[in-house]
Amino acid sequence: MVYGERMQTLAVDHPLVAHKLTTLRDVRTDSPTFRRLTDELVTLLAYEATRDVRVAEATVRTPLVATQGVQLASPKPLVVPILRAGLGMLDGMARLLPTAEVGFLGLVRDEGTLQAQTYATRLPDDLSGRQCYVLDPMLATGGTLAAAIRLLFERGADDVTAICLLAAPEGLKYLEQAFSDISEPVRVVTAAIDSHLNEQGFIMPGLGDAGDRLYGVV
Ligand SMILES: O=P(O)(O)OC[C@H]1O[C@H](OP(=O)(O)OP(=O)(O)O)[C@H](O)[C@@H]1O
Ligand SMILES: O=c1cc[nH]c(=O)[nH]1
Ligand SMILES: [Mg+2]
Repeated sequence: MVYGERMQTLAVDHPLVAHKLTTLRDVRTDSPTFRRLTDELVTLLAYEATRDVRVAEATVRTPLVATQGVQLASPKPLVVPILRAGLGMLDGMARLLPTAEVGFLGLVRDEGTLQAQTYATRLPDDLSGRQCYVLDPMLATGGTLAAAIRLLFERGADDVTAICLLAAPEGLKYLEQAFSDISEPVRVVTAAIDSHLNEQGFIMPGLGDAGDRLYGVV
């Protein structure tokens, strides 16, 4: 884990993650395979991203004896996929956190200005005390994720972790600056930190447009 002032970034270093990511990058990988690999990768990343998920002590009775264990604390975490591409990460996350609630955010980046526009918001009004996991495969300029995380903090979230497939150094820096004055932790867990953004704001070497590769060009 690399610790910034407020932001913590983890690039998961695991051969299975690297293997799946390599196939995901491959231009020859078709949509069904891209979706399956995204799903598998998210579950692996989510294992690391949920290391700090809050649990409460619980007593359980085995067939032999009562013993102490833990269960997810209340309120349950909120998972927030960012439409469109983040939707491809929801099932993989829900497999690990099946009791989490799910909110939705729709954002799209203007291809010219690279500014993110919010077109859909379906979240609980009050997120006080909630841990939130934001799902978005690509952290490029960081504008989309910053807008989403800001919205969660405005509603009272006190702990936000973003799970991405790829992050650009420019986007990580942007997020670090955007949340430098916030005392709540912001974490980014990603399969890799790539080299840079090109002039069109695409992550290099990247994997192209994640939404298009999951769902087709619209
Ligand atoms: O870090 P940024 O520079 O803001 O870019 C990242 C965003 O761009 C992509 O979404 P896109 O706008 O293509 O929408 P889509 O998911 O509907 O394809 C991607 O899924 C992120 O949400
Ligand atoms: O490389 C990129 C950058 C933004 N959005 C994508 O889908 N891919
Ligand atoms: Mg897209």
